[in-house]
Amino acid sequence: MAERKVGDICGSSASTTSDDHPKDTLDLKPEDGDPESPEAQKDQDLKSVLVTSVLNLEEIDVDLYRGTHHWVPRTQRLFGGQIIGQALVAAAKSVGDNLYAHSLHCYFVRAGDPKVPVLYQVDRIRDGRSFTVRSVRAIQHGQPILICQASFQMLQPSPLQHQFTMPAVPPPEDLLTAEELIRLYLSKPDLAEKYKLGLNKLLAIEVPIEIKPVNPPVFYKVTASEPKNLFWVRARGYIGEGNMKLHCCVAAYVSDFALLGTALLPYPGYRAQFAASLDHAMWFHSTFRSDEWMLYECESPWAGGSRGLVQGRLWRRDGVLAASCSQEGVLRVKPVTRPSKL
Ligand SMILES: CCCCCC(=O)SCCNC(=O)CCNC(=O)[C@H](O)C(C)(C)COP(=O)(O)OP(=O)(O)OC[C@H]1O[C@@H](n2cnc3c(N)ncnc32)[C@H](O)[C@@H]1OP(=O)(O)O
Repeated sequence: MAERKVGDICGSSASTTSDDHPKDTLDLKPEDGDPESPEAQKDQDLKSVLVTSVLNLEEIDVDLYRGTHHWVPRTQRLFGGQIIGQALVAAAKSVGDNLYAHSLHCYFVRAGDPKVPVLYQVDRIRDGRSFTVRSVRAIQHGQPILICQASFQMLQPSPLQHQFTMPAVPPPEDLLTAEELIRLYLSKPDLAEKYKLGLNKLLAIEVPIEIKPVNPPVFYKVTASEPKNLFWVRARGYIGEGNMKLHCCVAAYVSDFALLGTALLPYPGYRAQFAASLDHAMWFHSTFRSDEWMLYECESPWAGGSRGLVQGRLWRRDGVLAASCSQEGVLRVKPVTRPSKL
């Protein structure tokens, strides 16, 4: 598959400036303009696998694309965030540079099969004066696994602007990554053998996202907590200024990671026997860089009927609210059996 520049993956480009109104720029060019330079090659080597692989769809025909997989959860169901991100890439392909993704709504209707690629069939629902809507079916074995609607809007500034205040948390520089935390636990001399296997399996997972929990979990210590969680997150590797639509696709991928688990936090006496996202909705509020640290604030306002509702807010480091998401998932649990103390 030919290596593509960041700018053309979503078919348009807009700089991800820190102000609220991205300016149209040409497709991404290596900083010094010489694609063979050591700096450009370094960027190419460090470019996020999300850009070079996961979100780099192959065009099969008009409005028909094919996506491949990079990381698959232990459930061996395709990661929901991958399917959402790839669907948004497909939707954006036929949307002009002057339009920006502002929302998407998806249903996961069948489990994704990691053994075969995913086809994305795009339906150009409407190209309005200010808003453009695309509908995408992610298809495997001739059946939809995801149905997604995405909407794009021209920039239309307004005097109506407000947002919540970003939670006050330590900066990412003061926190450890998930991998560093696992290595720290593995270094404990009194760690039971049975825990080492699980932790080493976690270390082996090549998730293309870096995560720094604000309140690091104490592995294998079961305490109930409020259904709220905070992480610093960013795509692994370099994405660069480039294309705001691409950063939205990466944020869609990131938004589904570790979100549903928020609903399980108050129930340490139970573990998920069957858990899967049923739907996912996302709203994009301002420009941001998905390859820079962003604070992911997760909470679950409700759970019941074998389902959990979880909501997330992605904050830029400067306190600007970048994106919001909501998701309901099926949560079938069973009591955790612990070895008797006797
Ligand atoms: C790491 C981050 C992960 C983040 C979350 C994700 O990405 S999850 C990935 C994205 N989301 C998805 O893949 C969900 C896609 N949608 C679906 O798969 C389907 O719509 C659905 C399973 C939710 C609902 O379909 P159905 O109504 O036909 O299925 P149903 O609910 O009856 O059964 C589904 C599975 O649950 C099991 N099941 C049924 N009742 C159960 C119960 N009381 N206790 C335990 N398990 C039960 C069944 O055996 C079956 O397992 P078997 O299926 O083994 O027979």
